[in-house]
Amino acid sequence: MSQELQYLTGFGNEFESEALPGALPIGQFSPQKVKYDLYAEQYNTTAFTAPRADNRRNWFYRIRPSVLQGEYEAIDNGLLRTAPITEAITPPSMLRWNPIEVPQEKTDFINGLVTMAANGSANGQSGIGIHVYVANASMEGRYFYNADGELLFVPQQGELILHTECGKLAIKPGEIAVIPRGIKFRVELLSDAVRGYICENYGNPYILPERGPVGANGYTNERDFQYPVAAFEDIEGDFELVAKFNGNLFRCDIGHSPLDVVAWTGNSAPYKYDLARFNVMNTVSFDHPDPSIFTVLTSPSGTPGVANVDFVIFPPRWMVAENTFRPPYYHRNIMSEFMGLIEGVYDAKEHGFVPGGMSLHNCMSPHGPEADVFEKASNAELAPQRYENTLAFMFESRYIISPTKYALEGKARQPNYADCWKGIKKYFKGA
Ligand SMILES: O=C(O)Cc1cc(O)ccc1O
Ligand SMILES: [Fe+2]
Repeated sequence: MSQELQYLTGFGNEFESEALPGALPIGQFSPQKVKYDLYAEQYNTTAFTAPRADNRRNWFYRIRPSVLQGEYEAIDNGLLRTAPITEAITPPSMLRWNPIEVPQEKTDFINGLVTMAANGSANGQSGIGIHVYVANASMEGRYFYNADGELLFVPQQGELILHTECGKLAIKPGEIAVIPRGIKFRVELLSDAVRGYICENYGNPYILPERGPVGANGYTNERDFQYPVAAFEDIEGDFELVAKFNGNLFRCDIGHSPLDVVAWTGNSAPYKYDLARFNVMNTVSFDHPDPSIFTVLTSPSGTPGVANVDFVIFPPRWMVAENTFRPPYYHRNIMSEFMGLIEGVYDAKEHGFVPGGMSLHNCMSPHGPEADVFEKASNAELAPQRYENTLAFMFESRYIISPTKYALEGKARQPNYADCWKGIKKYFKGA
């Protein structure tokens, strides 16, 4: 059951929220004394001097400042990896995986992180890490933050509450959430077992893509993004803070909950979005538009129009294209494409790409419909058709995506993936 939480709406607004009346200073950020004897702390996720339109920061008014924590010590990274991946050679092969199983033994969100692939360099603030989370227990007495990038959560099974410094977000399959770099949080499970995908974005924070000639509305509408209201934990105990920093996990003791922010203001807060709110645009005449038309969030690289990563979805929609091969076309792409499936069936792959599964088609590696799908789609009657109960997504990046050793050699890999194209026939008979 999901909890009814309150949210602020809009994308990247200068929000403000206080859990106690008057906790937010008026007209200044850093008064000599803050109401309720709180501490003021600034948190910057862009350089001080980033242009005003890109600049992101919050001011937190908290019970204790973040410096009040113990000494860090390195802990085991488990199956978590960070770019650059050097433990395995990246092949150009088309790759596919079965879902990662939720373990039987008690596993919380941190212990249940499995890295499938990564690209760029976390240290160089470019590229992404692609992880799966599988868990069956809430984080108890421990908190987490990630200095290497912002975290895009794509739940595939089960509901979560993300308790963050800015407040709470409830998410379930069909919704996504983004936690900015460095925000401290804990993950509470509302379901016995949860699974989902995470895109750890080492690069520029996500923004909404341009609409171009589509106009002032459509695709993602700003008003559909939801931000938490301030909520604080005033608790003391033998707690632990875990940090992912420069590719490694560290822990330190902390004697209180770091989610002790009574009020905050700023534009670098976590947010959630219901993918059903995506206002889908597509052809009403002919041909299959490029999947960029379904981009929900984009992290720009330095080059205009070339993304560090795009988060793209393939949602339920009407398909009406005339005289058209309707599934995704056969394709080779400079951009590298990592896909996952939240529910249902994806139109290019009716077999083997299952909810919770994944595929990777790297830079210039060919991909497209499996043999049976080609046969069906090239002979189908082209009546308007509703694509129902389907929700695939893609992390598409300018940098070659390197799978981890676990992804290449572990049991989730489907060794015979390329067989799905083996049945493709030669029809050409010459003139
Ligand atoms: O299925 C894929 O691999 C992704 C994809 C989708 C699409 O609609 C067009 C091209 C493409 O690569
Ligand atoms: Fe593609």
